[in-house]
Amino acid sequence: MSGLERDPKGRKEDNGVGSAIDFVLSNAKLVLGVGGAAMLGIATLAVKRMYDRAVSAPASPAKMGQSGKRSWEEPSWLGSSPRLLNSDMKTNLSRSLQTLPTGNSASGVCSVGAGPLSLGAGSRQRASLGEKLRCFYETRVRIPSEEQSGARRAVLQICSQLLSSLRDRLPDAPLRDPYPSGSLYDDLQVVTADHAQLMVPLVLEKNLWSPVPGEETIMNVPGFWLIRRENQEYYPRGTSYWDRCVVGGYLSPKSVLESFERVVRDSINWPAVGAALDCRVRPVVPSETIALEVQYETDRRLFLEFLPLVVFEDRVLIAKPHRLAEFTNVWRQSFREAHTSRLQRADRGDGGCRCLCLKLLKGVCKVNPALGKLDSGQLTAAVLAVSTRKRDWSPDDLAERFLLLIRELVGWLEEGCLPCPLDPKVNLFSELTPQEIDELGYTLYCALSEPESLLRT
Ligand SMILES: Nc1ncnc2c1ncn2[C@@H]1O[C@H](COP(=O)(O)OP(=O)(O)O)[C@@H](O)[C@H]1O
Repeated sequence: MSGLERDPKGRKEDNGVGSAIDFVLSNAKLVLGVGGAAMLGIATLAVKRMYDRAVSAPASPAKMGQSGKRSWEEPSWLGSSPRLLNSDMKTNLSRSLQTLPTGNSASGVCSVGAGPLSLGAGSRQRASLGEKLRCFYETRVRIPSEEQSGARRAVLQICSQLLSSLRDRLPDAPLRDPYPSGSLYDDLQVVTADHAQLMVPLVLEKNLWSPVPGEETIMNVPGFWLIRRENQEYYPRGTSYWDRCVVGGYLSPKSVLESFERVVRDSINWPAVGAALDCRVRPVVPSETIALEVQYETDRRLFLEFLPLVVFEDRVLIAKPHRLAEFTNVWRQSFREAHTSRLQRADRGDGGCRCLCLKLLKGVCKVNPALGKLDSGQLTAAVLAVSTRKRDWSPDDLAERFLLLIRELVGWLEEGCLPCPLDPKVNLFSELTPQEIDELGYTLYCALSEPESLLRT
């Protein structure tokens, strides 16, 4: 690398190669396109780590202290990347490094809202990031309470309509009372109040059904379950109402969804219902699950997802398909309620900012298309995992915790594995493709040197 070779001490100030690499990472997208840039980004982590080790050699901490830089970019968090630079990438990278400007890199300047400003000491950086995060929260993430209550009202109206239709059309179906659920009801929805779930619990006879963990099946999918029909010799097919949804000896979530779909999509006159409720309702087609789009004000609409579920002991299994088509007929274990209530309890205990951090991350992922593949289940698990290690979540530490979370997420993405806090054998990244993981890792890695970039939308 030319920057390193030119330096007689073999080491440069932080505005040298480290920033140069940040600069390459930030600009690679323009040159290589998203896919190429993601590959380059992750591959470059190895180079970056070598450089980080060089600058954090004994002489450097003092320099770092003076300049205030790198305080939120310690090298130790970077694990060893299994991905290697191929020769094309090496050429691209070294060419890019040779043509870099030598002064301050893009990472030395931040400019959200009021024009660019030079970064000072680490604490000042964090203080100003804290302010920007709060401003982003107020202006983009937080949903006004009247918008939330309007959406909840619309959900309730549609739900009560849906319930009476279900009772009419499927009078024998053993169901518990359906209930609305989701972030709209936990004050964890962000940006717009635009979706909710209607949970529909099936009642299964205890001696006729048993859950089989996904890792004990040929599919080997921890976090997913099969529901096996038992005792057919004593209780032949047809004994249970849900036998009609059995495929190959197992209760099929797909078949359960299809039987509700016929009611929800085909036998309810939604235009008439909409007219009576002064809104517009239409089933969403095509859709993997059953969903209704409800326009309840001229400029407000929401999606209502119809989600059958089964409870075994305290385990909730939902009929939300695995992303990979080959895993049909598996029920997804829902960690949502358990994870969410843990976070909320921890915040109530110490007045912490865990849920605020979660909402900020959710907001950032919702407004940045490159991060759209990170869902709230993964983000909630991330906050929970960090929360069990870090005790102090005082609101004054918001920026520090937010950065730590991004750093940890980069680490998990680099490993391709985010263990579920309640069941570590479940990898919450298992449904992402390697390319999606690379792109997410790349985007968050770039954000480490310029976190404000995530808030510029
Ligand atoms: N118990 C549950 N209640 C509601 N949604 C659940 C539940 N378990 C899993 N989900 C799924 O979690 C997804 C995320 O929903 P939600 O918590 O509302 O977060 P977000 O605001 O990010 O959408 C939903 O699409 C839903 O399918």
